[in-house]
Amino acid sequence: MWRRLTSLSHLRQVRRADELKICQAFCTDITKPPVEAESHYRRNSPFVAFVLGGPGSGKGTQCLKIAETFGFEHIGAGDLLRKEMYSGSENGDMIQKLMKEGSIAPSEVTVKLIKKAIESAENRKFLIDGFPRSEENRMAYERIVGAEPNFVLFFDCPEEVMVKRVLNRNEGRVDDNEHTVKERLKVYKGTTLPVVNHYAKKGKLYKVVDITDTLQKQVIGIEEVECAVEKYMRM
Ligand SMILES: Nc1ncnc2c1ncn2[C@@H]1O[C@H](COP(=O)(O)OP(=O)(O)O)[C@@H](O)[C@H]1O
Ligand SMILES: O=c1ccn([C@@H]2O[C@H](COP(=O)(O)OP(=O)(O)O)[C@@H](O)[C@H]2O)c(=O)[nH]1
Ligand SMILES: [Mg+2]
Repeated sequence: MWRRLTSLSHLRQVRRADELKICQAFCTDITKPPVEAESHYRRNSPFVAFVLGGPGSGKGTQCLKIAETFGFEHIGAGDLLRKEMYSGSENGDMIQKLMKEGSIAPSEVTVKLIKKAIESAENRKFLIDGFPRSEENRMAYERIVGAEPNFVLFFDCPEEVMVKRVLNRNEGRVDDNEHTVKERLKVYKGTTLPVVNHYAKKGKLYKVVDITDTLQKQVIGIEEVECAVEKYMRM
């Protein structure tokens, strides 16, 4: 049974300035950007939040709600790659093969797609969902885009829950099968978690622990994220 997003106690260590950052990033009227985002608007540089978590941890589900509620543009790195794959581009076959294997696409390809999506959007506040998946991805983004994210949201979810969700996702994806999800979990633990740790060390990581253990509640509401953020702000 769904209980709620909880346990942000590890965030107590985070500096006051960072508390304000997350407060400003989330607690804003869509029509009026928060102070930090506002200064980014003025300089016309994007305000970027990376959203990380294992396969099936709920990144896409939460991003849709955060984007709608707080006025962010949602850029799914996997969605951009799938679009590229089905577009008949020269990279299509390569992307399909890597996705089926559960491997990570070359950084240059993904970062160029993300950069293009950022540049072509009118919005200047972005949630980049499912990226960076490796330290190499992260460094390529910093080099090509020339910036670091303003903060990173991390969905921490038990492995067996992630597997159940992926196998029940039913979106016709080439990678939603038992074999690929096993490979994806290996890549997540070995290659993506170092990125999560990197941002934790920099004080940019905001972890949300999802302790739901069944599929009964299919979609969690933005209230849970808000609730977690509010709880964090009170600490
Ligand atoms: N908190 C939740 N409880 C139960 N099911 C969820 C929850 N969050 C997402 N799901 C479902 O799990 C599947 C994977 O979620 P998704 O948002 O696509 O994860 P991700 O983008 O991290 O892979 C989807 O079918 C979604 O509806
Ligand atoms: O930055 C990225 C994002 C995704 N992918 C590929 O796309 C797949 C699906 O990613 P997505 O984020 O859509 O999956 P989710 O975690 O949401 O299930 C990954 O396993 C990778 O093969 C990638 O190579 N680089
Ligand atoms: Mg997703």
